[in-house]
Amino acid sequence: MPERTSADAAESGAGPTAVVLCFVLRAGVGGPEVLLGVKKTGFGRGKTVGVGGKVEPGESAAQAAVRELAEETGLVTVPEDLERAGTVAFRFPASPESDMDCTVFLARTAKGEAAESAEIAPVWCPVADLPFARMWEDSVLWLPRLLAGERFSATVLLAPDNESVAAFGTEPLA
Ligand SMILES: Nc1[nH]c(=O)nc2c1ncn2[C@H]1C[C@H](O)[C@@H](COP(=O)(O)OP(=O)(O)OP(=O)(O)O)O1
Repeated sequence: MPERTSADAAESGAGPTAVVLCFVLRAGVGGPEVLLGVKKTGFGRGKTVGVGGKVEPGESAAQAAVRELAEETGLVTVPEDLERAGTVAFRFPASPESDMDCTVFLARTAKGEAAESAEIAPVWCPVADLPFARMWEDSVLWLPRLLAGERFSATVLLAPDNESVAAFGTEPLA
């Protein structure tokens, strides 16, 4: 039997797509910085987003985070260096095929220089001054808290415009 991917599952209505986000941290001159990127293609195009994407069949979430970070920015890390900071369930009632279950990782060590790829133009941002006006509207609700050390499983319920937040909640990280 052919292997079903998470994308297949979402498209057939079988459930959310498994995705990851990987936030690399570094010490900047004025304080800690986090690597974000301007998304050039696909879902969320034009927004400033975290680095990440879909978990492929046979991969762990941490392996997907390592792979996406390398593919999108050229930075190299290993699963052992990633901290699983939380999960975010993105729910799009107006387009359920877009539902995603996202595992969020933090990386405090990564080798190389972040470089632009076909998908992302990387940008180091001060953790204390993130560009929320250019990000997904929900990110202000969960990203600063995860970067500050809170650990939780969040659920974001998007409004019918697939952009604004209809509801947000957290529970202890499973
Ligand atoms: N409401 C939301 N807020 C947020 O901050 N990030 C979100 C979000 N909804 C989705 N994401 C992130 C999670 C995931 O890393 C990314 C979408 O996954 P992908 O990069 O795999 O999408 P693409 O359509 O570009 O995929 P490909 O077809 O593989 O290129 O968007």
